[in-house]
Amino acid sequence: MNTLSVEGLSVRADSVELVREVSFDIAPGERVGLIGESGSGKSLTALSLMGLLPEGVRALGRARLGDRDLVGVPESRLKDLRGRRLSMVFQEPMTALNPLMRIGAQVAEAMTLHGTPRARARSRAIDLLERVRLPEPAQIARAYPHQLSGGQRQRVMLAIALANEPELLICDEPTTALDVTVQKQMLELIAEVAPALLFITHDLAVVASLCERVLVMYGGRVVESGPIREVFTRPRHRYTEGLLAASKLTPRGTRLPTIKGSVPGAGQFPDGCVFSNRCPHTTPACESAPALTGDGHAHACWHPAG
Ligand SMILES: Nc1ncnc2c1ncn2[C@@H]1O[C@H](COP(=O)(O)OP(=O)(O)OP(=O)(O)O)[C@@H](O)[C@H]1O
Repeated sequence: MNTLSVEGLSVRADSVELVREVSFDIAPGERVGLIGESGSGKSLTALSLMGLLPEGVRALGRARLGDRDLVGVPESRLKDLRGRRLSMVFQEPMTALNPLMRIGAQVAEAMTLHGTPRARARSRAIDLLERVRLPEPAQIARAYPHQLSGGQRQRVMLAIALANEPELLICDEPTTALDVTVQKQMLELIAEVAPALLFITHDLAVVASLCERVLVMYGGRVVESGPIREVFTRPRHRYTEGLLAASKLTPRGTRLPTIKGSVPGAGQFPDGCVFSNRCPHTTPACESAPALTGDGHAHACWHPAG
């Protein structure tokens, strides 16, 4: 087992910096939450570790799992690491599963791709379905994705992610689409099986129950990090305070709102303005945003509240 070490990771699309100088470590066995409002760069951070960034978006900086580089290496090398040394579970299993292929064959394929002989992969697939607590695993193995419930499909994705016994599991809101009871069972399972975990969510309660440490992202940066108890009881960043306040008011799973306040490097917001990184740049206030942030970074901008 190896430590994931991320140092000065940035993600760019053309000249726009979407993730800026993110650094963190995850030791073997550690469970780390990554929270932040929509658009703050959580998914791009995860995808850059997996080498799965969309076309036209590239990662810079350093990320290593043990002695293996994850950023700036050829796709052929990443293909070998992905699904073997590190795996990812996404929010929507239906888009990740092949609708025309039986479940058992899909779990087995994750292993044959990395060199496991077919017969062994087939029998291990049943063991894995059992490990993620699917009832009647042999029957599930013969089913097609549409014959399973959302919660069952997400367990299949977890089985696929675990198939080659990775050192790190990355989960990007894997339970958001599930109902509360199913969500709870899935989280317990993830906590039990993850060798080391980076867990992306909007839900502070989930982070608090699952993780030992948390990273808070805002406007593409990690603005705060530390042990859960420390960050949640003594938040140092204004945005984290906002997240905590919002979590008491908003129902589970809802998107966290933008907050009034300041953004690192940009000083205080003008009165009556909020910060948003999904702003369409239609108001006069927004047009002056690059000047306000002082670095020509038009991705994040101000706009009048309301
Ligand atoms: N292919 C792309 N090209 C340009 N910009 C992109 C691309 N993909 C994402 N972005 C932008 O990068 C920013 C960060 O996106 P990311 O998906 O990492 O956010 P997130 O924190 O995961 O949000 P959510 O919680 O909604 O999934 C967003 O402003 C998004 O619009």
